[in-house]
Amino acid sequence: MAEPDISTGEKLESLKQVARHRPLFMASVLVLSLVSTLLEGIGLTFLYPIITAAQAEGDAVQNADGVTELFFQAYLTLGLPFTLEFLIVGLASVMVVRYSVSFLAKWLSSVLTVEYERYLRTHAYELALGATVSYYDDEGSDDILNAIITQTQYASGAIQQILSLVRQTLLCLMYASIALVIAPVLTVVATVVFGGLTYLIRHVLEPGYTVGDRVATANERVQENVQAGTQGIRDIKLFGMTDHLLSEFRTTIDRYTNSSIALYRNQIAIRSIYELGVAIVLFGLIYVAISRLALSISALGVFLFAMFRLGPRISGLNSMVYAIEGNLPHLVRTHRFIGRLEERQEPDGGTRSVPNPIDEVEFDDVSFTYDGEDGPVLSDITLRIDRGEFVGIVGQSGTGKSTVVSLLARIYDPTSGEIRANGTSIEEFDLREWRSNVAMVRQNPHIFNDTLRYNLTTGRDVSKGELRRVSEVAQISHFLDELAAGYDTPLGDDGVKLSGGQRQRVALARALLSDAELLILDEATSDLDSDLERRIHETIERLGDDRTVIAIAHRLSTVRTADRIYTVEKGRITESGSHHELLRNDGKYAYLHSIQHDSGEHA
Ligand SMILES: Nc1ncnc2c1ncn2[C@@H]1O[C@H](COP(=O)(O)OP(=O)(O)OP(=O)(O)O)[C@@H](O)[C@H]1O
Repeated sequence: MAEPDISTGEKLESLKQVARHRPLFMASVLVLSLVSTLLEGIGLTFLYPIITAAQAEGDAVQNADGVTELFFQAYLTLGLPFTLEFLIVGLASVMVVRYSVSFLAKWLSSVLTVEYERYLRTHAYELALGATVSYYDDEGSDDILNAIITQTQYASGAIQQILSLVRQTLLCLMYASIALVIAPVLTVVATVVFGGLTYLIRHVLEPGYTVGDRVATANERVQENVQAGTQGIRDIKLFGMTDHLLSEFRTTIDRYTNSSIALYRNQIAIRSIYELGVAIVLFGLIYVAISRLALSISALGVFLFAMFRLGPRISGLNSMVYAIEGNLPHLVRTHRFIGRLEERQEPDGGTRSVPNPIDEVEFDDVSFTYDGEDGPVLSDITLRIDRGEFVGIVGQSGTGKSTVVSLLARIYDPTSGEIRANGTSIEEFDLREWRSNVAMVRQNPHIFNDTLRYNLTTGRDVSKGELRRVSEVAQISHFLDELAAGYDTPLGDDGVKLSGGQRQRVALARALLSDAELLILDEATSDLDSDLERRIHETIERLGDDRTVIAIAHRLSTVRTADRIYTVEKGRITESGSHHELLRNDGKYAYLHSIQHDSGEHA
């Protein structure tokens, strides 16, 4: 999906969201960074007394300037001798604390980053699982996968870089402040030159944000292409789509590579231009400081030291900002993705408990239009199903049969009208509880990349006897012996090791294992031969009066024995009755029956 442009406000909002996630943690990182910066400053000013002491050859306090005097007082208070050796020990101690604190700050920053990545992934996945099916219809699962796996990684990269930027900025400010105290004019001149250089570079190079956005988009396309290639591999081979797919892949990965190279090149260019500028400015400043300013040796030493530490950091700062701009789109996109998911969460439903047993289900004047579609798919559907009945729904392809049962399972909710169970709208029931009462078997069920046992039980504890019973009903026992490890045989990616009919039988057994009162079979046995299908249906019908079965079928023999059959045409129910009544009626059902009969299909 094409992403709209990202505004500065949105970028700031994204950063605020990160800060708000773990405010105390974030504050600790900032405080530690500040402390380490102050300690670096104290370490730097140690140069004053050290140079003074070195020059004074043991008589450090003679000719002492203000800063050295301060150190002298501090040493006196602590009862330490004010000698060169003790000054160096003092400097070393400050540095030990400074780097320990800085280690802590960096460590916590990493923890914060990785933790935020985990939060983003878990939260997004949780929301994705709770999102409505219509969200998936709109978005496509490859975009969702990209957002949860790849985007979040870049997003956390941006956070890591921002925290590092904060640490570096604090250090730069500290060096600049010390330099400002020692040589205000020179520092102002240096700031103006560096500022000018930044302005120039910003206007010559394409903004990191734009390039980063291109990288993010290209990356999404690459992932989509790979997913299409791997998931649809059979059709891709059969329809000779490999070359086309590969050429598309090459184009997108070229775009990704070129944008990434541009991003890295610009980052390196910024660093190099800065390093050059900084080197020239530094030597100019040193020349002026030595030849024109009457600075003491110790002041000059500290000034030069500060400048040498400041120079590379300033150039690093700029390429860091550029890199952040490159990664920020991923953070914003991830937040947008989460926002969209939050808007499209399935309602929990009402608070009412589902009646036990469900004596009747009725559709009262139900119409339905898919999100973003113009016209209704279903219009004025009114039907009633009593407990224990076997009801068939037939009609030509695309007339809305699957949509009817999707509404019953609350995959979607009606646009108008009401579906009721025992007289209560099903929207008033707790959604999970309602769904646990509806077991649906689809024509192309999903088979998990796990064992047969897992695919049947979906991870629940089920007794051996129960497993054997449903396997008999769904005729799984017929092919169980052919599986190398019986119930513990892995079925492969989406059940690749099973035939179409075997997959359907696994899904059927899975549905039968649930205690659902309503069993919906949406072309659930279409891949089986008529004989096997008939035997399965006979067994299901014998299961007892407490299970209501709704079967959608193209092959009319599947619903021949149904208590009642509804014919759907262009989203409307046009007739209903038993097989014989509908044949006598000589309407659509009779017509469908006659063409299947003529073509030799069992009807
Ligand atoms: N998620 C969706 N978004 C938009 N339109 C959809 C969606 N699912 C189905 N449709 C449209 O709704 C109409 C009815 O589809 P439905 O699957 O209910 O028909 P069906 O009678 O079960 O068809 P078939 O017998 O081929 O399975 C079709 O025109 C289809 O294109």
